[in-house]
Amino acid sequence: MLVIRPIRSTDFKALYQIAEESGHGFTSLPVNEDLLRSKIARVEESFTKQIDKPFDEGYLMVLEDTETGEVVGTCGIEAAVGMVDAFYHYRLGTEVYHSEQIGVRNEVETLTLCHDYTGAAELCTLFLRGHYRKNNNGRMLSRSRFLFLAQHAERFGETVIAEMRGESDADGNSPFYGWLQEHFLGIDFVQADYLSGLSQKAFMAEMMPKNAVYVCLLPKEAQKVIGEVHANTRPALNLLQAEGFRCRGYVDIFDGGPTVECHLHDIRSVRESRLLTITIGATPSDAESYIVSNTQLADYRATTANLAVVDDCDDVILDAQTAAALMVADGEQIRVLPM
Ligand SMILES: CC(C)(COP(=O)(O)OP(=O)(O)OC[C@H]1O[C@@H](n2cnc3c(N)ncnc32)[C@H](O)[C@@H]1OP(=O)(O)O)[C@@H](O)C(=O)NCCC(=O)NCCSC(=O)CCC(=O)O
Ligand SMILES: NC(=[NH2+])NCCC[C@H](N)C(=O)O
Repeated sequence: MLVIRPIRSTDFKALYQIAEESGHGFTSLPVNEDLLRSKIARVEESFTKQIDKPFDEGYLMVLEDTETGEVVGTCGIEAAVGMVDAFYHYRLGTEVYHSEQIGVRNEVETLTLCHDYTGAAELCTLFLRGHYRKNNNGRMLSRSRFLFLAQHAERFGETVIAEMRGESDADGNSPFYGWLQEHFLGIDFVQADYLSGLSQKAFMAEMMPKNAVYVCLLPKEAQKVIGEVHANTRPALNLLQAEGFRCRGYVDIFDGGPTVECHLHDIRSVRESRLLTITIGATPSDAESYIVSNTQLADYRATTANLAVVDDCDDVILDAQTAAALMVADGEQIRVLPM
């Protein structure tokens, strides 16, 4: 059975391996032992913390194959970004130049550095190991987070964003980044992205261009990838677009990848998820596939189950094996979402 649960310190090795496998531009998992260990410690603290409002908590979960004990994927939600450091974006804007005198009108696009998403919750760190990319596993991993958001909404910023990995090649060359490296930052994309992942962002404030940048003056290869995602990230983007996430003109400052956003309570799966009270028993023959979770925080669990959910009825039958995996007893509630 595949079960999603909060990450713990014993998962370090698996997380390190996933950091290596996920490659360049997967900013939130830099291949750095100290950073990954402190990330896990921060998550363990977040899952048990009493909070008044979201601050800097991180909720990183792993997908475990309970037959082998192997960790085969990750998914994360940050409570509120940019609260302890600065959270940068480029905002795409338009300037219009018009002269009746000479009969010319031009619209030019600009990129302006901003911190507009400060305080937003962030979906991040979605990764599934290659041989598990089948049977809707990626879908369940990504969407399970909406059950958690629905259940614990008060722990998250009201706007939910996701930074989608932009284009770069296997050697870590980003077509967008070239002009920044040449004229401003000096260091290469892999290093800039790595420092960003370590939250060592002082160099950004010091070295990023201080004025807006005219898109038409950038190299053609950089212009072409603004708002484009890495090929491996297309499934992740597709899943979020189906939930109502849209790009509103914000892109990554290094690789030009799009950031998508949606109001927490407008996310389709947040709206469609339901709380049901369980009776443990045999699965009815007319059951359909659902993503299911318990309502816990530190003991959060999510998986898939076959359920016969009836529209006006708040009760449902859950098989004993799934109930055990979710750590729920007869008469307790689960949150469900059609697969
Ligand atoms: C993202 C996942 C976990 C998704 O798993 P799978 O690849 O198995 O997903 P899938 O079920 O095959 O596809 C999910 C949906 O995308 C569609 N799909 C598949 N390939 C597509 C393509 N090339 N273009 C457009 N859509 C595509 C499928 O039809 C399906 O839609 P239907 O369900 O409608 O049929 C995986 O691809 C992965 O680990 N990728 C590498 C890591 C990565 O780049 N992660 C995202 C980084 S960005 C990030 O982490 C922030 C975003 C976030 O956290 O959510
Ligand atoms: N444009 C980017 N490289 N953004 C970061 C993308 C990766 C992903 N959001 C993560 O959690 O790491």
